[in-house]
Amino acid sequence: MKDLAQTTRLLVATDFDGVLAPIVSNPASARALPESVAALRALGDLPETEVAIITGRSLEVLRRLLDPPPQWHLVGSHGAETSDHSLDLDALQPAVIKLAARLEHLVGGRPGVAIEPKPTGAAVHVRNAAPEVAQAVLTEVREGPAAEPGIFTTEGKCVIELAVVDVSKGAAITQLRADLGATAVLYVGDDVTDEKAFLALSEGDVGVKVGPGETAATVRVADPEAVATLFAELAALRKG
Ligand SMILES: O=P(O)(O)OC[C@H]1O[C@H](O[C@H]2O[C@H](CO)[C@@H](O)[C@H](O)[C@H]2O)[C@H](O)[C@@H](O)[C@@H]1O
Repeated sequence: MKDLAQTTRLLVATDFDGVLAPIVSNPASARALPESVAALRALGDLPETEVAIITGRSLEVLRRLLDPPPQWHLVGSHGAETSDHSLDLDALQPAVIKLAARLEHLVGGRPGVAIEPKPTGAAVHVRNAAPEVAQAVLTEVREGPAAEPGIFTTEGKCVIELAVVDVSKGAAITQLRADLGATAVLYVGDDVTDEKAFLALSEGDVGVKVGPGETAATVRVADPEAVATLFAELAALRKG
């Protein structure tokens, strides 16, 4: 962490759900820990230090849940939307509408299952479904629309997300590093979707995995509270 703190131009990039915001059963109720937001603000106020949030959430939802300062770089929908430059999402809408209707027809209305619309597709949440319903829904989605050409699937914590574009958090990290001229990157993530971001890191960067599970990250912390501590320590080291 000391080497990272001393790099010439630092990019601090982090996932939202499960990292800044503890996991909750209703996605609309997720909120970032104030301690993490304060530490990220302190980092972002330091010279030659950039902050980025890279999330599966749409940018509209992220802004509503987090209210980030305007100087932070935001990447939403697993990389399809960014606050700096975006894909032409309007052109995708006919395919997105068709996909969302297909998912609604296939699994909509099952007890405990929620479909979250996204600018590039839709996420099917099974966290609040009985285990047998969750398993059946995931299988039907995997073997149905997810298997079709032109559909790109991301699986995460009790969620399967289908999109009409192929994007990843790894590509987002690479793009941000180049755009911002970062000499080192910190990336913090908790889910399988974050593994592509960890794999995009190189020598001198640091990947931090939050919670259990296999990972390509080199550092592990237990939970979002430990993430807040890590950000605060990094801010203090860099300021010093
Ligand atoms: O990339 P992230 O910022 O980690 O976003 C990934 C997905 O997070 C949300 O779902 C997850 O968090 C919910 C709230 O804690 C939880 O209820 C759900 O089971 C998790 O899968 C969000 O709703 C998705 O759109 C994001 O893609």
